[in-house]
Amino acid sequence: MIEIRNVWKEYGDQVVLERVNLRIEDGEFCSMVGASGCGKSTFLRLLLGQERPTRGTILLDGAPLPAEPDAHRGVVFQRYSVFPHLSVLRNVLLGLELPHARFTGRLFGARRLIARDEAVAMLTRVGLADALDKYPHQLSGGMQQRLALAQALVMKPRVLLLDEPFGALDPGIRRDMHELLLKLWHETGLTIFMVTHDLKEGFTLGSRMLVFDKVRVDPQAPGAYGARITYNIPLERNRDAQHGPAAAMPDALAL
Ligand SMILES: Nc1ncnc2c1ncn2[C@@H]1O[C@H](COP(=O)(O)OP(=O)(O)OP(=O)(O)O)[C@@H](O)[C@H]1O
Repeated sequence: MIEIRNVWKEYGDQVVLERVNLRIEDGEFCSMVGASGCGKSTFLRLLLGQERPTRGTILLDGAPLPAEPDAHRGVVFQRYSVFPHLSVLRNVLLGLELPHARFTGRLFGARRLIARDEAVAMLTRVGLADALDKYPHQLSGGMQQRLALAQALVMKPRVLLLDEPFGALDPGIRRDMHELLLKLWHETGLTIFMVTHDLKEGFTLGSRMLVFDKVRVDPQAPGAYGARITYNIPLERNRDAQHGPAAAMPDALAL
């Protein structure tokens, strides 16, 4: 379980997030939406451990979040998550090898074979079994994002953080990626946090929708107030409802 208690994040005199409180059970899929620049990516970086809250606490299973990113939390960004100079297979193997072979970055013998099997199995799950020796520039955008997902998931993270992972993809490819992500989510029971600018994508995919918004705005001092989670909407019950929770959203929600 992830618990966020009264978290604030400030950069200099700019308040980006204020009074964020949240409790998320294992296995939830949280879609996060909000106006551009309101702090969604910052929130993901806090969950990743890449940034520390200015105030407040983030607890993972009751214990403070480790101060640095670790294998418990995988991350996929909109672009550039993969290493361009490594083959598809090496991109996925790297994460498995590095913790055991810090200096060479490579495993040998039986351990390497086991790691290779794991990497190939994961690449097969995301539909890249035929592209093991290709390099990222030889892949389509959708394939690159499949690779980025495989790279994150092979580490068996408990939490997957996705920052607009499908934002750069064509609609048809996006739909394929949605199906793949839902399949992987159901298979693994992962907890997922996904930032999206696409409200429909958020409602279709998530089990919960989190809306970030600034409640207070001072035109004289744009950085004085930060965003909060203004809506926290469970979606399971509502997903198939004809008008769904989207109908309840404020018109002013500019995404
Ligand atoms: N390292 C940093 N140093 C200073 N300011 C930062 C830093 N990171 C983010 N910010 C500021 O924090 C605010 C929130 O940025 P963030 O990228 O989290 O927003 P976002 O909601 O993800 O935006 P978008 O939807 O456009 O991706 C922005 O005003 C940004 O300039």
